[in-house]
Amino acid sequence: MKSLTIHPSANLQGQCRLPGDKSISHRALLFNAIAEGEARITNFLPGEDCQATLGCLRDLGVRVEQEDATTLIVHGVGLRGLRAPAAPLNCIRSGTTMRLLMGLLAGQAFDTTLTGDEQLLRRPMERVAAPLRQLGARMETTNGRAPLWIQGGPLNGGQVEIAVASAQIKSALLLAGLYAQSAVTVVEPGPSRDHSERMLSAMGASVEKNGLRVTIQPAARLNALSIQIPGDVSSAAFLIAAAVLAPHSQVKLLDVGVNPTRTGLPDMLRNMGAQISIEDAHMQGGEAVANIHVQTSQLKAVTVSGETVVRMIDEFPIFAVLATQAKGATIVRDAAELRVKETDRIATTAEELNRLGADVTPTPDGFIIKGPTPLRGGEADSHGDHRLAMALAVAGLITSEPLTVTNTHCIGDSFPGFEGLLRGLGARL
Ligand SMILES: O=C(O)C1=C[C@@H](OP(=O)(O)O)[C@@H](O)[C@H](O)C1
Ligand SMILES: C=C(OP(=O)(O)O)C(=O)O
Repeated sequence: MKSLTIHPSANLQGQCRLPGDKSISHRALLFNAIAEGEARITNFLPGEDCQATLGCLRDLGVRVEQEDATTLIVHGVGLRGLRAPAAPLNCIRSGTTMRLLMGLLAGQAFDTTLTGDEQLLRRPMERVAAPLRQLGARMETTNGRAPLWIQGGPLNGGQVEIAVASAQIKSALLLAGLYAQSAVTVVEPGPSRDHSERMLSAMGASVEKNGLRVTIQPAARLNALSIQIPGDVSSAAFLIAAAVLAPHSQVKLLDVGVNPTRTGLPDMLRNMGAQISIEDAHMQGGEAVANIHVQTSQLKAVTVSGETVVRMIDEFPIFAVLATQAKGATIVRDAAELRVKETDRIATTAEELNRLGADVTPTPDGFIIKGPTPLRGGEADSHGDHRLAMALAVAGLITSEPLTVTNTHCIGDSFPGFEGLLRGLGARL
């Protein structure tokens, strides 16, 4: 079992580029796989989650050449060109892979079985299966979870209202909509990340957005789209937090994706008093990209609720670490979704931070964190959750003694190179 020991650090300095955005990397692969033509994807995230998507697409007969770890050439097979896989598709630990594939495979002329690691087999899949069935999809889950069986076939159009603001559910329905007999409209309870809408439009699909409703028309084809993937703002969050917390630090992160559906963490940090600025914003391949400049800051408590939660849904383990150092009681609510991620992130984050001396009270839909509290070192466990592993590693920069985070292999699911980048800024690990 891999582990990582972090020593208290100060004076983080320098600039760096982040690996490619995970959500956009998955989509660039999946959508180009069913497009016409050849697409070159650069700054592709070579993390385990995106490798899961790549593996599944290869099993579906898509040819993808790898020039190097982060440069891929996808040879699109067209909307009807996927072929039946010889065995169940393995989505490993990637919820995005499984859920987007459910939508894509519902409309194919063959059947598929989707499975994954034990961690993924615990996560809810009826939330995708049930809305897809409203379009006429035929699929069965195992008590609401994977393994799941998809009997491909014709799909109807129509309007589907989804119960949670989730880009994964929305994207599955949009992919199914490409294959439906008439338009599919998805109505969300709140705005989730919109990378699918942007990329499908750029590839020639008709996607119309009207508030919380998005309508896609059945497509005859998608055009291949070469794309440079922006740096992942969810990975940047760990380096931002490191610079805010470690004394005398000043860091610049280059070419980070700053799509407004994703920037809840920097926005909240600014409300907490952090010195953080977003500079040189420009559009790149339909997504906003910018440099993020951040320095050591004193923080005050805030309340996070509603739409902001969705805009920083993957950032709560690291946000909780930041909140332990903020003056006052930080309250997170409306975040029950955290309970069905790689781990129950409300429970695991509270457990591990409290072990280090923090004052975190879990609630059904969030936490209350009182600060500032000194953190002690020793040992903390990731529970196999990449976001928690990295959050704890950053906490180790300010613990009184060195901190060993156990079970850190999972960091590679979303942020290969995390340790090297942190070390490059001067952290001692
Ligand atoms: O669509 C995506 O790429 C993702 C959406 C989010 O999940 P939900 O949409 O289910 O909240 C997020 O937690 C996940 O890391 C990636
Ligand atoms: C929840 C996450 O990913 P997924 O749902 O794709 O497993 C994540 O990366 O934090």
